[in-house]
Amino acid sequence: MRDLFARYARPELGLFVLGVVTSILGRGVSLVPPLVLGVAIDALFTDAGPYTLPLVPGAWIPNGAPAQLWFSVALVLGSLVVGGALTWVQGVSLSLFSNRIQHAVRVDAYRAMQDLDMAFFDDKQTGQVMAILNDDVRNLRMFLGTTVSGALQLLATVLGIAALLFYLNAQLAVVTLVGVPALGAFTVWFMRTIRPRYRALRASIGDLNTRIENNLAGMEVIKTSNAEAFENGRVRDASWENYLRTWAVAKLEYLYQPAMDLLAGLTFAVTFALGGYWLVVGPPPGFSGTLSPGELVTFLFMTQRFVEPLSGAGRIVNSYENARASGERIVDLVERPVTVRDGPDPVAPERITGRVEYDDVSFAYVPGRPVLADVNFVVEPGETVAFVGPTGAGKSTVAKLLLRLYDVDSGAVRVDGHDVRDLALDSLRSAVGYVGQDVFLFDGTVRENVAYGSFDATDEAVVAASRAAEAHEFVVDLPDGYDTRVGERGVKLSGGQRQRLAIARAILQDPAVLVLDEATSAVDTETERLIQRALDRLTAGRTTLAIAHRLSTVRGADLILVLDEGRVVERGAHEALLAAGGLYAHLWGVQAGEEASAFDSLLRTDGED
Ligand SMILES: Nc1ncnc2c1ncn2[C@@H]1O[C@H](COP(=O)(O)OP(=O)(O)OP(=O)(O)O)[C@@H](O)[C@H]1O
Repeated sequence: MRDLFARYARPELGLFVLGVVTSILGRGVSLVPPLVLGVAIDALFTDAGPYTLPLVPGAWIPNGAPAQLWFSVALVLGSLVVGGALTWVQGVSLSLFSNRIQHAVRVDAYRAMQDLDMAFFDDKQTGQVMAILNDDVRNLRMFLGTTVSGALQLLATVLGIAALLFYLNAQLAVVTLVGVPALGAFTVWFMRTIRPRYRALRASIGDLNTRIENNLAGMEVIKTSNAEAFENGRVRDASWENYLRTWAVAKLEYLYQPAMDLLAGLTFAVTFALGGYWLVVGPPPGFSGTLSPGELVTFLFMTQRFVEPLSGAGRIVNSYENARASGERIVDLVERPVTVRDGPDPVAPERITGRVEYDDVSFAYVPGRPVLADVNFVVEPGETVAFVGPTGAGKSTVAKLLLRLYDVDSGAVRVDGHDVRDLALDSLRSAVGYVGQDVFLFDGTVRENVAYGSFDATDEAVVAASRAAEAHEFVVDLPDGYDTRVGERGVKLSGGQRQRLAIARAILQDPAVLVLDEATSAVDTETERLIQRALDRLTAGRTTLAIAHRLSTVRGADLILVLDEGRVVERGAHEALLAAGGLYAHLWGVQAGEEASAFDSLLRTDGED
């Protein structure tokens, strides 16, 4: 927590100091009315003492009761105006301070989160990350904006007024201050008890967010699976858990706050009783000297100003514990070690020709459960290698290692002879294009989506790439052409259209190496033809690693690698593999059979018509 404060507050320290100083001055100014009132009672209303004010030179004080009365009124009014101005400065500077910090923390936390390894995103729930970036960052802002300055103000007020109380009447002051240790001890107990409860509360907010976020993303599945009641139940459970955690915190807060008020009130009552007795009967046992009504009024007002912030210490402690739980979560995100990152001396070649080599590569997502074992192959620049094999064989994983979404456990992946771990990440990723099965479109226009990653591309280049990807025709038919918003997740476009935008994106990026994870979903024959043409243009002259589902891609590949359970079990060209009669021949047979039977049923349907 201290680290966070030091890191983010230092650049804005000027605003913070201004806020704290004005808030303390404001407190000081607010003591003027009770002081003046006490003096006025004694000097003007009851003749119990002379008209003197602390810190005000005698020469400034006018003579005669009426003039002194107006002087008192002017002081009270003046202190109200100055107090208002100070409150304004305090509010503005602390608000600027805390909002700037919130901005800085949020941006940093997002950047740190984005740099984390893919493995983090495999495990971490989106809702938890969202909760950190929103709720936890906001908690920190509220703490820094109001609580820290509030605590300093409280300290200054309590110390200042304690001194003033001693100055006014040392004997009564001792009585008033006796309550402080009890308040302190009670507060320490409260902090210790509430801390774990706040941690649990913050975690439950993350869980609830995750559930809701997940359901929003999967709304189609929920509806088509008739799972509304089931999901209502799950959200109710997560919300109930959050309710219980909130209640566990609130229960304690609502015990603490009135107890503090009561203890503070007791201090006030005892001071009032003793002071009143002193005035009415004479000095209580153990007390000596005189006390005037004006002095008692001022003293009681000050006592109230003293105990009031003390009971407010609860809010400060509460906010501190809440912010502390949030701070822990932010630090945990920001300081998480990253393994996939630039090495100490990253290589950034001028040009990458696109020779790709896998040298004895082994990899496991989860230690002890290998997904790839001893994968070896070489693709020369411009060649295409196709990966085929049963589902879960590790085809996509091979591709992810080339893009360094994960790092190999042993062996090496090389591009143009450089280990990918030695290349600068941005060089590597701009040299390797990726067209995946699941085309993600960002909320924005078609143009922005095609130019995503090639942010400097001209409009002409975007159109040319879209033409090459066979996307231009359908884009110009959209309501606003290239300026049509494709909406979150691009739901307004068909699968075939999204694929062609992804191809256009890759053509525009113009990478030396292409990773192509072909979509398995069926499209109509016309779309299939368009996509095939677009892919032919995209892969021409580029090293291509294709996770192939189209027979045309497989047949045209320079090399076919057959993967099974993470191992390359067969390799070669189409004809040779067919002739060998192994797994490839089997897979091919199944697929060819499916196509034949689909063809058959088509013929039969035609016949019935
Ligand atoms: N992020 C991940 N964390 C843990 N295990 C994973 C992860 N991604 C994939 N796996 C596992 O690794 C294995 C290989 O997955 P991969 O996606 O590479 O297979 P694939 O051959 O591409 O399959 P498909 O043809 O079905 O896409 C599978 O057993 C899968 O469950």
